[in-house]
Amino acid sequence: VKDSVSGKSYLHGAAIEGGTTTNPNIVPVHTYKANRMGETPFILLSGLFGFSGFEVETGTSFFADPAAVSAHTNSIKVNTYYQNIHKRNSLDGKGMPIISTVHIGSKWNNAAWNGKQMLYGDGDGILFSSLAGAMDVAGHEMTHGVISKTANLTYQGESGAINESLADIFGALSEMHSHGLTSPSEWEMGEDIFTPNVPGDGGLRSMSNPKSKKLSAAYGLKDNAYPDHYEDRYLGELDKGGVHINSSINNKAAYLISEGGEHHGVKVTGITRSKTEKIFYRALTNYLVPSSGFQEMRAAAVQSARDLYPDRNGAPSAETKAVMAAYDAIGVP
Ligand SMILES: CC(C)[C@H](Cc1cn(Cc2ccc(C(=O)O)cc2)nn1)C(=O)N[C@@H](CCCCN)C(=O)O
Ligand SMILES: [Zn+2]
Repeated sequence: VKDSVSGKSYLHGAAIEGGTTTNPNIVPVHTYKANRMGETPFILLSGLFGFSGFEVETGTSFFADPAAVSAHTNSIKVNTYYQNIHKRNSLDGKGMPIISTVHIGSKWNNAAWNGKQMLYGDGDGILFSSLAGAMDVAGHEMTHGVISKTANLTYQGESGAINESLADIFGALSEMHSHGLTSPSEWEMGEDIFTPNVPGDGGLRSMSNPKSKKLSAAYGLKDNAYPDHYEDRYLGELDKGGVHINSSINNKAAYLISEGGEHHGVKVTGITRSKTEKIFYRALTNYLVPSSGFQEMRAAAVQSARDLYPDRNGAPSAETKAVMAAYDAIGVP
């Protein structure tokens, strides 16, 4: 099957081989559900011995549906990232089934986590191509699942912005891990599927330079730029109190911690992606709680850095210093 989004071709086995896990007793079940009305879905249990259990439930052939192959393949890649890098077994840490449904709505320019599974729209072909085609989108939605099983950050206001930011952070970092790149465009959300006919305009949101993106019509503040400093945070009611708007402030901090840079007069020396992802994963799973906002995010990241990269003779490590400087730089002292 030729995947219309990535352009890659998959043989029957390809969409399943990715399901084998490094640890054979970790057996998440990836289920594919066609969202076509009226079709009589059948279950094809293709969990051959040695493969992790795959159930594909579809009214049409799974492998003749590029969106299904993409959603499946991207969920495997993100699940493998959580297993290999963070030793996490599926979204709940206990091997829960990972379910994606594609073709949601009609030309829906969005993707979402509905509290139980990932949902992908096909896009209208102008604003988005199939959203199942982007690994950072799968990573974003699956991280909402991880968050719901850990800090369970309340989805509004500041805690909602931290929820959204962590979804972008692990969406971007899981994609970069898979691509082996840290180019600035990889620090954007949805660059592979946003405006498919406009090359080089990156993604919907930028973590490296949030201000470079105009808030989309989706969040009701057309033409405003995404903020990159706490003083510029959105304080209104739209977007559940700016969860997608203010996430870019914390996204900028994560980018600075990893890649370094100078922001609002504060210099940050980057500590690389692999240390950054460990700090944020520890903060998410050990310190953050449903009500955590920006101040608590800073404290959790600083403490996680101290845990992982201890002070030396009373002085903070370079890793801890980078976290402190990055939060100073975005105006969260
Ligand atoms: C993951 C990411 C690619 C996706 C981006 C996204 C897409 N849209 C719809 C959208 C985007 C841009 C425009 C425009 O005219 O410019 C119009 C609509 N809004 N946000 C996104 O962020 N989706 C939300 C969906 C939330 C649904 C309600 N909880 C999320 O998962 O947090
Ligand atoms: Zn989200």
